[in-house]
Amino acid sequence: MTGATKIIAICAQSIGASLGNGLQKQPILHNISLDIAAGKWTSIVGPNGAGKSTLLKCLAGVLPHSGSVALLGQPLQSLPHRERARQLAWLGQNETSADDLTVWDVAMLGRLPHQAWLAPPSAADHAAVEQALRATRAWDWRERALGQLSGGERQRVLLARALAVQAQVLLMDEPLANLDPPHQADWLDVVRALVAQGKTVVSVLHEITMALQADRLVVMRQGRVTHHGASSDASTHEALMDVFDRRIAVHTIDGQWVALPQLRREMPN
Ligand SMILES: Nc1ncnc2c1ncn2[C@@H]1O[C@H](COP(=O)(O)OP(=O)(O)OP(=O)(O)O)[C@@H](O)[C@H]1O
Repeated sequence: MTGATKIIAICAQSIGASLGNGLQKQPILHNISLDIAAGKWTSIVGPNGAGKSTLLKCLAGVLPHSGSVALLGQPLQSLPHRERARQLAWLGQNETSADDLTVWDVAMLGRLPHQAWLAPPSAADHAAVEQALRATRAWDWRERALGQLSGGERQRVLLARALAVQAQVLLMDEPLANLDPPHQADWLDVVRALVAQGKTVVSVLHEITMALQADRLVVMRQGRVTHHGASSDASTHEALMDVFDRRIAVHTIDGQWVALPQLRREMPN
């Protein structure tokens, strides 16, 4: 056999999911099979309503679906909850958290899967929380209540909670929501550091230029994956422009891939 064997962090097979109630129930994901490479950053992109968040929830095991998901070689359903929570950290979209908790306590929630029932946090828990709050530049607010923070500040604390888990795999849905450009760049540094440590990151991103910094892109439209490939591949760029109906174009600027919106030539009257 030639070449290195690709290690798979998440293996999804024939995923289907429906949302809504009763007669309103609609099929959202259609027969998606996907291997997420370990030790890489994969971004899921596509137009609004394509099913990106729904797919991420299925990969995290937080939404009922047909088909199967394996995490690091083990079927997700067969993993005890604590074990799963140690191996897979989740940062959801528009998360509601207890606003009265301090920033420190919110980040400490990420350590719950490591703690014995009613046991106080260990030195390792304290160290992990401090490291996470410093990495997201939220350390200075550690005694403030979450409810006193702005949207972007809050998002950084929720990222710290996900980092504090010290999981092998991190799934993040719109992690850049509310972050200003310097803090988006900080997030990029955090992700690159995680990948350098061999961790796997999967993110749903609307900022296509940021998504193009990932190792791999999963491109979706109408509940299906239309393409999965290296973010530097011309075929990936084609797939990307295609799902956005050629309303974006991918260029290189200073050796970096960027996606720019294509403005309509005719102005509406
Ligand atoms: N609770 C729900 N009940 C019914 N339909 C839903 C529900 N949640 C989402 N949907 C529908 O499922 C489809 C996929 O939604 P999803 O949030 O996964 O898309 P997305 O690609 O993440 O979108 P966006 O880019 O707008 O965040 C959409 O058409 C949405 O309207």
